[in-house]
Amino acid sequence: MATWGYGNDNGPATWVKSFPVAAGTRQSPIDIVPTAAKCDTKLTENPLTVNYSPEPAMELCNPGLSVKANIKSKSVIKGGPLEGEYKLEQFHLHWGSADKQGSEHTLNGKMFPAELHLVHYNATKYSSFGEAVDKPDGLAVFGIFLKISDKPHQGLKSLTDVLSEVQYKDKSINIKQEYNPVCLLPDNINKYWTYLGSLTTPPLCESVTWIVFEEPIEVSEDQMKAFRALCCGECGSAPIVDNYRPPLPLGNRQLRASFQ
Ligand SMILES: NS(=O)(=O)c1c2ccccc2cc2ccccc12
Ligand SMILES: [Zn+2]
Repeated sequence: MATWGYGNDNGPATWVKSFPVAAGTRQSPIDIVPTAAKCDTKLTENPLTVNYSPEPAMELCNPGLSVKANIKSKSVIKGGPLEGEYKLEQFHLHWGSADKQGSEHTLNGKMFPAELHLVHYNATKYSSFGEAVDKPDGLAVFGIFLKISDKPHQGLKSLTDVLSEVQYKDKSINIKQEYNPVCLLPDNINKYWTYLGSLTTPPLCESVTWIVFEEPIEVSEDQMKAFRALCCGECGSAPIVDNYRPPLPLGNRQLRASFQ
């Protein structure tokens, strides 16, 4: 397959041709059914802790199928379902062409307009992201749902205000003001679901401990419009929208909850 994407001829249903693991037993995303989750007190005995640092000149880029911020500073997480310390590598988003769709994980079958992913790698066990990316305990990704409100999200505003400067594929800029990604997290990070899954894009490595927060962050319609104005290629190319993989079966996996 030339290049994978989200269109009819190269979308999620076709990925298995080049990436057989797409038919694997620990694929992501999944539909989160809270009543099917097992509340695990071990998750709260060792609370999830986030120690993010300000990023001096954060690089924001358009790789063509999402918008991505690359992190250089030492921002780490540990605890909860994680053994060891995981270092923030990048964050990116998935969004819809309309508010009724866009997230990858769903909640009781409901899609949110968008989903933010903060990608971390196991820096205790592996010396780089590249080494960790295909290991069963290599990665941890925060999944944060976005919902529409009449107020813009201040933390995301530093990014949505400059998305026009990375409108086309392979464009990148540095955010002038220092930026601490902690501003992207919901207020309550003690309520989350966690399960063993995969990257949601090729190569779909089954290497991710997913941590999906119950509390969404709130963004404005104008901020959603800014994401939908990003282009897949150069001037005149199609907008980046509906860059989400639909949910896969949970199968024999246990979905755990950090709360009742
Ligand atoms: N959607 S995703 O978080 O699975 C994901 C990654 C996950 C782990 C490691 C690297 C990843 C790179 C991605 C690049 C673009 C979109 C999703 C990506
Ligand atoms: Zn993602």
